[in-house]
Amino acid sequence: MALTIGLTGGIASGKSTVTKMIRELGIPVIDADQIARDVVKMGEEAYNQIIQAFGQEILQEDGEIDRAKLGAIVFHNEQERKKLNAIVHPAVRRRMLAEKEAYVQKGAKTVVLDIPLLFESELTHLVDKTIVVYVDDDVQLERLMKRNGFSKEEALARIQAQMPLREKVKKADAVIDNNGTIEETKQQLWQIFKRWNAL
Ligand SMILES: CC(C)(COP(=O)(O)OP(=O)(O)OC[C@H]1O[C@@H](n2cnc3c(N)ncnc32)[C@H](O)[C@@H]1O)[C@@H](O)C(=O)NCCC(=O)NCCS
Ligand SMILES: Nc1ncnc2c1ncn2[C@@H]1O[C@H](COP(=O)(O)OP(=O)(O)OP(=O)(O)O)[C@@H](O)[C@H]1O
Repeated sequence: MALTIGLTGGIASGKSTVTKMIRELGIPVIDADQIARDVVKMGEEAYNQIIQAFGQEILQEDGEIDRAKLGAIVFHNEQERKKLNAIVHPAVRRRMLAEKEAYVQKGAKTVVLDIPLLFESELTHLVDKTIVVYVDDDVQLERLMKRNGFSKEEALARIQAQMPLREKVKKADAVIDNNGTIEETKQQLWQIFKRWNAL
């Protein structure tokens, strides 16, 4: 039986940083954000549904979805966000499960699902264990503004579209504190994986 681990956290809390470390250990990671990008490309079913729901104005000149434009809509309006989620999430879930099954078939001992909205979308039944990558509020805001070039207002809108990180910490089987150095984060990850016999 393969061990399936759900990795989550807040926006810019360090999930991608941790998944890079996990891949370096030779453990496969399925990235929900990447799949969410793939399922809305031109020609996909969700692409057509998004145009029907949000109109042609959210397209770029090349016909692909303008993510910045769509983001500006959905991160400032919960109703619009729910509409987008209802289109994108079922497709993401299907593809994630298929990818996980393929890794299990190939004999993977551990598979990690990196799902930013693991708790918000109530997807914990898909995994055996959960890890939350945690940072303090001020560190999260600072890293998000720096990485994406967002204003404070834009960054806070995104942070507030998610369950507070502190609540996610309460729900997690294990927590990685990513306020410190990359090396300190790596040590915590190793300890958790050793404890769960995931390596
Ligand atoms: C709104 C979109 C177009 C903005 O795209 P953009 O390239 O700017 O951001 P990206 O997709 O890289 O997401 C960055 C982070 O935003 C957060 N986020 C994304 N979507 C949501 C959402 N619906 N609710 C809350 N947080 C979200 C996540 O922490 C994610 O890691 C895009 O995020 C999207 O299509 N979202 C809906 C699908 C979704 O929920 N994806 C997240 C995991 S399945
Ligand atoms: N321990 C750390 N020390 C300093 N900077 C860090 C640390 N961990 C992550 N960062 C930086 O913080 C930013 C956010 O990290 P990362 O991209 O891994 O977050 P994420 O949770 O994957 O974000 P998203 O939810 O948007 O996908 C990045 O610019 C990253 O380089």
